[in-house]
Amino acid sequence: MPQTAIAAEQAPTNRALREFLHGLPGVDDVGARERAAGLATRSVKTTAKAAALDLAVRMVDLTTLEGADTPGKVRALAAKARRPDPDDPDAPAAAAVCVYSDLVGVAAEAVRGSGVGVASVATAFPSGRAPLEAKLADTRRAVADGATEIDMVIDRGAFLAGDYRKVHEEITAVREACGGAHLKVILETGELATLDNVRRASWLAMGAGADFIKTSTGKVAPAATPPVVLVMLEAVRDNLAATGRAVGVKPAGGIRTAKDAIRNLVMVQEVAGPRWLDPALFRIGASSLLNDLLMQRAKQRTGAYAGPDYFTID
Ligand SMILES: O=C[C@H](O)COP(=O)(O)O
Repeated sequence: MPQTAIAAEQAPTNRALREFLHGLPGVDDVGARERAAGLATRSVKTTAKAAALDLAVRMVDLTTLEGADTPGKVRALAAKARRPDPDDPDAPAAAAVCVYSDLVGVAAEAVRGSGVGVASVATAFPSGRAPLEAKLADTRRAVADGATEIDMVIDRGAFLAGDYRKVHEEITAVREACGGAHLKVILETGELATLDNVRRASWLAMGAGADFIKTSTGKVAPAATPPVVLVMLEAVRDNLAATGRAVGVKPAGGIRTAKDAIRNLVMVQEVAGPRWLDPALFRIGASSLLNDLLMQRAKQRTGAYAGPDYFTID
């Protein structure tokens, strides 16, 4: 693994970026898939399972990203993030709500004083196809309206064409527009074709100043597959060794069951290490995972499933 990384402030040339990214060791595709599959067979039971479920709830970025979203839906989502299980005062809050930028003001008002963050997708989500000025305006507006976290998409067309400098420049510009808000950089791994590209995009985003690297928009399949998450966890682990900076990871898209969430936590523990078992460094972007986590929590407490109707619809 590299002893150095790309430095955001250096405005590197495309040639330097290409040399660095193509100099990264290639991903052993079969090995990554086998390791991810092996880790998925680990069983987590009893008290460890109870702790994992609570941790997973605290890591959820509770998401609604639909054209039909309304202020009412966002308020309901925020209420659920603040107090996921109204009958259990011990149930932890979710990490954040994640919404389109025009609904950030509604979300910020609804979570005020709770410690729940407001994440907003920005930069022409989900395609990323817009001029940089529009992307920066989108980001600034979301931050001004109260977003504490910005989830930007990279320009996959530029990345796949080898224009790494353009991708780097956009990320550093959005990073600046974020001000104090955290920046999550969505790689849209389902469009990157290879695990080598996932590794390269991870290092490119981290080098340009990402606070988190995120797998997917949730609009493209495949999304947060175990081998992809594994490769990204390796990247943040190795980036910490090379730079001293811990970057977070956010799988998103298609994570719907407590079993999926716990499998992700096992990978975090085994690949990146226990430091990442923290909402500050690991999030799960999901629209419908929280209910299954709550049902499994209730089952652990009471010995019986409450049934999906017991919890509000995500
Ligand atoms: O960032 C989160 C994703 O958009 C949610 O995807 P999902 O609806 O498959 O959970």
